[in-house]
Amino acid sequence: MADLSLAYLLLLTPFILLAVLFFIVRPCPVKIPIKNRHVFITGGSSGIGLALAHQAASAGARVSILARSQAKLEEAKRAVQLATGIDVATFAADVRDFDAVKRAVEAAGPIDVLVVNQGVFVPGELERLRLDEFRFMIDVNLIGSFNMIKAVLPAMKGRADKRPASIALMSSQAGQVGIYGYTAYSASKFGLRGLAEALQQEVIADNIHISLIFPPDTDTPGFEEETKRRPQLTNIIAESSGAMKTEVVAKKALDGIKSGSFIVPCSFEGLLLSIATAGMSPQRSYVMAFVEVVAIGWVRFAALFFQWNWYGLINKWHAQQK
Ligand SMILES: NC(=O)C1=CN([C@@H]2O[C@H](COP(=O)(O)OP(=O)(O)OC[C@H]3O[C@@H](n4cnc5c(N)ncnc54)[C@H](OP(=O)(O)O)[C@@H]3O)[C@@H](O)[C@H]2O)C=CC1
Ligand SMILES: CCCCCCCCCCCCCCCC(=O)[C@@H](N)CO
Repeated sequence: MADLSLAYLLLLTPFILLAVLFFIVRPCPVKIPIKNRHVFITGGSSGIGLALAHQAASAGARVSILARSQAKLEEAKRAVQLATGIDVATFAADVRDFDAVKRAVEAAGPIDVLVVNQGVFVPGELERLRLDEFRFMIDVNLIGSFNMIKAVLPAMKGRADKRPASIALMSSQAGQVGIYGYTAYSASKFGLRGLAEALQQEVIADNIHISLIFPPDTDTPGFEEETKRRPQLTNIIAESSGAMKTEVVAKKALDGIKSGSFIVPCSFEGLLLSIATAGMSPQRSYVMAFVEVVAIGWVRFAALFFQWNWYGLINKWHAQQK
C-alpha cells in the first residue's frame, strides 16, 4: 500500500513541479502587440536591424530606424518602401551622443517597442586591440544602450496607450559565454544582461517588458567585415554554433519580443546555451522553467564538454604555430 502511494507520488512529481512553476513564474506571461504600434530600431539601416524593420513594417507597425550614416538610412528606407510599400521614419544620430539621441527620440514621438540593436565588433586578442578599439565597443554597445533607454523611458512610461510596451536588447551568444578574441565585445554584451535584469525590475510596474536576444554568427554586412580580421581561433570556436541567416534571426527576435520572453535564443545550440546560463534571470514561461529545472544538470555537463573541446582546439592551434 505504502509502496503504491510512493510510486504514485514519483509519477506525479513532474506534474506537481509543472503546477508549482505555473503559479510562481514572474513576471507573469505577457503578449506585446506590434500592429499599429511604434517600433523604434537602432542600427536599423543594416543587417539584423534592417531585417527587423522589414518584418515589423510588414506586421503593421509604425517603424522608425536610427543609425549614424544618413546615406545608409535613406537606402534602408527605400528598400523597405520597395518591399512593403511602407514608409519608415529615419533618424541620424550616434548612440554615444546623448543629446543627439534625445532629439531624435523626441522628434519620433512616444515609442511602444524599442529595439536597441546597434552594435560594433572589432575582434582581436586583448593584447592586440588598441585602447580606442575596446573603448569603442564598450561605448557603442553598452553606454550607447544606456543612452537610448534613458532617452526613451520618460515618454514610454507616459504613453497614452497603456498596453504592454517592450525594450529589447540585442546581445549575442558571446554575451552568454566569453569567446577567444572577444574580450571587449563579450564584456559589452554581458553588460547588457545586468542592465536588462535590473531594468526589468524597475519598469515592470509601468507594464514595460524587457527582452534580451542572443544570436550566433549571422550573415550581415557587419559580420562580413568582421570575418576579414577575425582571429582563426575565434572562427574555430564560434563554429560550435554555426552561422544563421539575417532574416531568420530577425524573425526569432521579433517572435521573442512579441511573446514577451526575457531570454530569446535563436537556434537549438542557443537554446542549450540559454539553459546552461539561465542563472537568476526571470523566466515567464512555466514550460521553459520546467525544462530548465529538469535539464540544467545535464546541460551543464554538455557545456563542460564544449569547454573541453575548445581548450583542446586552443592547445592544438598553439602546437601548430610552433
Ligand atoms: N552579425 C552577427 O554575427 C551578430 C550580431 N550581433 C549583434 O546584432 C546587432 C546588429 O548586428 P549586425 O546586423 O551584424 O550589424 P551591422 O554592422 O550590419 O549593422 C550595424 C547597425 O548599427 C548602426 N550603428 C553602428 N554604430 C552606431 C552608433 N554609434 N550609433 C548609431 N548606430 C550605430 C549601423 O549604422 P551606422 O554605421 O550608419 O551607424 C548599422 O545600422 C549588433 O548589436 C551585434 O553585436 C549579435 C550576434 C551575432
Ligand atoms: C550546452 C551548451 C551549448 C553551447 C553551444 C555554445 C556555442 C557557443 C558559440 C559562441 C559563438 C559566439 C558568436 C558570436 C557572434 C557575434 O556576436 C559576432 N559575430 C559579432 O557580431
